Amino acid sequence: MRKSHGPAKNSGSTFGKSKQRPAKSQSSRPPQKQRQSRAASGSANGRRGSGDEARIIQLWSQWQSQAVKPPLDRWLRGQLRAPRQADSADNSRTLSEAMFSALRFQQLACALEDMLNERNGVSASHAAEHDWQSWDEQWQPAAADTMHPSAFWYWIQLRSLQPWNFVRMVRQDEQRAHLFANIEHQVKAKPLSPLALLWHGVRPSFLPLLQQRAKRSQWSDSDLQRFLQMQNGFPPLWLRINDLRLNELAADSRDLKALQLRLQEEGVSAQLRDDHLCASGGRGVNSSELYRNGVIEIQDLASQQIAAALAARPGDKIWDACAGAGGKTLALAAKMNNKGAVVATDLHQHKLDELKRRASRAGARNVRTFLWDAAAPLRLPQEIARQQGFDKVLVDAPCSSAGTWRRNPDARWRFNSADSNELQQIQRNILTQAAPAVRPDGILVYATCSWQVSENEDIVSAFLQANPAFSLQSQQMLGAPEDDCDCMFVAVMKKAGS
Ligand SMILES: C[S@@+](CC[C@H](N)C(=O)[O-])C[C@H]1O[C@@H](n2cnc3c(N)ncnc32)[C@H](O)[C@@H]1O
Repeated sequence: MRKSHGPAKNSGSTFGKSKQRPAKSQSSRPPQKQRQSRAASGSANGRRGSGDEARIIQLWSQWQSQAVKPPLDRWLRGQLRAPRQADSADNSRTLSEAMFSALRFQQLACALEDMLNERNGVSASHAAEHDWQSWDEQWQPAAADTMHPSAFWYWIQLRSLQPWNFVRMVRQDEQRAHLFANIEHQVKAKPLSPLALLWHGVRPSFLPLLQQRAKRSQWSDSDLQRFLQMQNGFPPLWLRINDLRLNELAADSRDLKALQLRLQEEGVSAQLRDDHLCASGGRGVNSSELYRNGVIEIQDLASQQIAAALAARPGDKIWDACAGAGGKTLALAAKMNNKGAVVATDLHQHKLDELKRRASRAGARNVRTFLWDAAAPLRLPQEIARQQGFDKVLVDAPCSSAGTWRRNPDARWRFNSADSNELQQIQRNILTQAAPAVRPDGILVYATCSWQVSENEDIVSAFLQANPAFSLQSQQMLGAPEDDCDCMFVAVMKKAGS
């Protein structure tokens, strides 16, 4: 079990009073009265954005006090739209960016503060050589709360390179700025060290797992560096064009350029990249007419590639065993032109309910949903039993979601090795229970949104050993670091003929 780094004697709470602080930086923290009036004046000192320090400190502390943390974006939507909060759109955007940055770099902020105070056995001069993996084993997110908010937000702002005005109370801190530059220099000298992981907001203890992935996928050092750098920000929001609804548009409005322009007219920052539509920030996609009419779906590029691995055709009988809210189900149905059947199952009814809503919006009429909990093989519907099973089965297994931690940075701090073992057991079980439903000569596809070898290649190879009727056709990582999207895994296996 992880232990918190407790408040140190020379803790962040003495921020601004440290004997080591040069006299000049004392003045960087204006007196309370002055700070309040600056915060109240919004865009004082000419900076863009108008989030104020009290609001961000309040938001962060509310977030930290959540016992069970929902995805940050969903939580923020609720907080920033609360009727009593007077956050302007501009403010909300700044606050939201700051919260995401804080989640990404909270561990780095703790490490920097430890180095500043030479506590927990770390010092800045030997930062690159320090055993950050052991330090990480002892760290937990609550450690960020032992630091003075001014110090915390100073580090977050420095690392994020953002001109947020709410940290103006600490915008001059020579001692911290000097330490920061020193560490950045050490990271540049050793870009694949545990310190570099910390720098990119990735737990140093993940280094051996990432190295294992790099070796397995033949990622070069620069691929791995790119992967780490990608963790510092969001991927674009990728959009999929739904063929089932596209024909409802006038013929001259169907090509990608026309769709992009139409989205832009509705205020969506739509771009065309490598023959795919995406939106940066995702603002407005959900309320655009094209989305509401089911012409476009939000689906990450790597997830679209997983669905494509099934090569769905009209007339196919497909089982999407872990369908969730139907991201891949709908992509499969779109390729089938409402001919054939997609059976979508999941452990949770509420997800299937959402899937049904989405299927109706998308015009997918060949999707049927059932609850299934993988305790036993699925009872095949009659028409499927008649042909000895499904043509294609997709197991999009529950996983650590490590490949999506870029868009959901909180998850990287919650994941631990006990979870990992439990997940692998679930993955093995679901795959084993799904396999009998594949017809002879049929296809079984296993997918996760994780880059961890233990959740991917290891699961597939154990399955193949125990199920000699299946042979591996292909397995690969999709997306990051090659593409600017999530990082996912897909394996295609074929069942022998009878
Ligand atoms: C990676 S998510 C699926 C995402 C979905 N395929 C999509 O594209 O949006 C994994 C899903 O597996 C479901 N699941 C977890 N344990 C399960 C079990 N024992 N039996 C069936 N489904 C399960 C979860 O509820 C979750 O929706």
